[in-house]
Amino acid sequence: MDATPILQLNDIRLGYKHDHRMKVVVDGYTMQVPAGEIVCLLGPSGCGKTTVLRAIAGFEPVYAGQILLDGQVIAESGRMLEPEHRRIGMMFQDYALFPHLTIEQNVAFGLRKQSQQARKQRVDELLGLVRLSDLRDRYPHELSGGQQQRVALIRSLAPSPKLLLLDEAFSNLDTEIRQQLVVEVRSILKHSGISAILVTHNLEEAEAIADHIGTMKDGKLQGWRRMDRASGCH
Ligand SMILES: Nc1ncnc2c1ncn2[C@@H]1O[C@H](COP(=O)(O)OP(=O)(O)OP(=O)(O)O)[C@@H](O)[C@H]1O
Repeated sequence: MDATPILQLNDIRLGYKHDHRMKVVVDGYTMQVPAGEIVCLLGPSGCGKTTVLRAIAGFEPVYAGQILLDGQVIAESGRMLEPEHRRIGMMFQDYALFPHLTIEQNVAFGLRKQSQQARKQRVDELLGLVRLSDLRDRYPHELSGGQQQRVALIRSLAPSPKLLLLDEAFSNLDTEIRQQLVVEVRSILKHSGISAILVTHNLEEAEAIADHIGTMKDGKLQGWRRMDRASGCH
């Protein structure tokens, strides 16, 4: 990985404190995400994948080492930048769309500070990207699982994050829809130049979406594989 990194994890330690005792989950963990590239963390249940993503998002503290986003330190021991100030988007397995808001309102949610016109333009563009413009006035329960996941994706992309985190984002979907959506998400991320980290236990999914696959075991990175993609496959 030799391009300029959008994200750097330098020798970080993560864990959980209970009753003043610390359970270390990840230690001496170092990785980089090159700008515009998609990295996948693959590994068995309990190896620490979600903990790493949660620390990058700002939901778990870093007990040693540093996390840098676009060259700026966003977390180190005793210091964390709030999640809402990190410009990191997130998309998780359970969609987490707001049930009482329409599709359009869900997508616009992170754009409240923008003018009405700018917001409308961005929402129109994103709905068009995933071909859901006709369903803008529906509520989440009126959409299929695959459609809901597309809405969750564009909602997380709406504020133009520097990095998108996807935690088992496709696990709830049928195989066929999952395969289609993975290809579509890769194309959207590449088209918008957004870097991403995806966590999964599914090798096929990792190979379909990632530029680099990191294999994790017991809180450690075992190694990296660069996917060889012919040009035009993006
Ligand atoms: N809030 C918590 N308190 C204590 N231990 C936790 C907590 N959350 C996770 N752990 C432990 O940390 C370890 C890593 O969990 P993590 O969820 O990061 O793994 P994972 O690789 O994402 O697993 P999965 O694929 O099942 O989601 C596990 O041993 C887990 O039991």
